[in-house]
Amino acid sequence: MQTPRGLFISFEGIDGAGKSSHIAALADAFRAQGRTVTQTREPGGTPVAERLRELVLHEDMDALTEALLVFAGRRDHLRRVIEPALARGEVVLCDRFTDATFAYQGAGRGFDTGVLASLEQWVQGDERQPAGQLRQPDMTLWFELAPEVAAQRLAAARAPDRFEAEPAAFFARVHAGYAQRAEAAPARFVRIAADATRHAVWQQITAAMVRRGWLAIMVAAQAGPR
Ligand SMILES: Nc1ncnc2c1ncn2[C@@H]1O[C@H](COP(=O)(O)OP(=O)(O)O)[C@@H](O)[C@H]1O
Ligand SMILES: Cc1cn([C@H]2C[C@H](O)[C@@H](COP(=O)(O)OP(=O)(O)O)O2)c(=O)[nH]c1=O
Repeated sequence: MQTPRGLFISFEGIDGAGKSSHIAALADAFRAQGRTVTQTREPGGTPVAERLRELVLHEDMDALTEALLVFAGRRDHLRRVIEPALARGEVVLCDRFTDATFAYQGAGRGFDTGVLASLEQWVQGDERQPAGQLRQPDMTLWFELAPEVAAQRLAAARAPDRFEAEPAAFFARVHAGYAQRAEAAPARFVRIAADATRHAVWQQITAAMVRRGWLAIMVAAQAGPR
């Protein structure tokens, strides 16, 4: 049988936007269609990158250190997990990728996006990519939610990490950072109106997959967040 083309889908949004349960549901839907799915996350996804994640989420550091650590983890993650899975024709569902670095370290912390762009080149533009191209997701689902609503959801959900403890103004900047990335890459970004019921959010996600011909309508209708 012919190997299907690998698919790389990332999920983005401010903390509390509601990504987590939908990633698992989408993984189930792709599996129901016979695809092999690698479900992963950033920072993290490999033993090295998971150790870096612990540092980034819990230790005090400046924005350049954060950026270097998330890109170091990303490099390891790409080489060990993402690229091999795509080469095997799998579906890679990744909870956050480089857009998060531009949104959190760039817009949120106010760090130089020119430096982030050159780290992006180093990490995502190596010898395995066609000349001048960077590895980017085939699609990025941006869960768009007002920071106040996300904060209310999080307050009820879990103890905050270093980012989740940031004030509303930080998340307003992160939100603006995502908006800028979405505007710069309209073919890749799909905006999900996340201020809706789980079912309505799920319908937007599956509609985007069906439009691209990645998921059959029947499979999409039968799956959903648990
Ligand atoms: N559509 C929704 N409506 C209301 N609450 C939601 C919705 N989606 C998720 N939640 C809740 O909001 C909180 C944050 O969701 P989560 O999926 O952990 O967000 P993220 O992974 O984007 O940080 C959780 O308590 C979750 O149960
Ligand atoms: C990938 C990435 C995440 N982050 C931040 C955003 C999130 O607050 C945090 C972890 O993301 P996430 O996995 O969404 O957290 P949780 O498991 O609590 O849902 O890391 C960055 O600051 N830069 C990055 O490049």
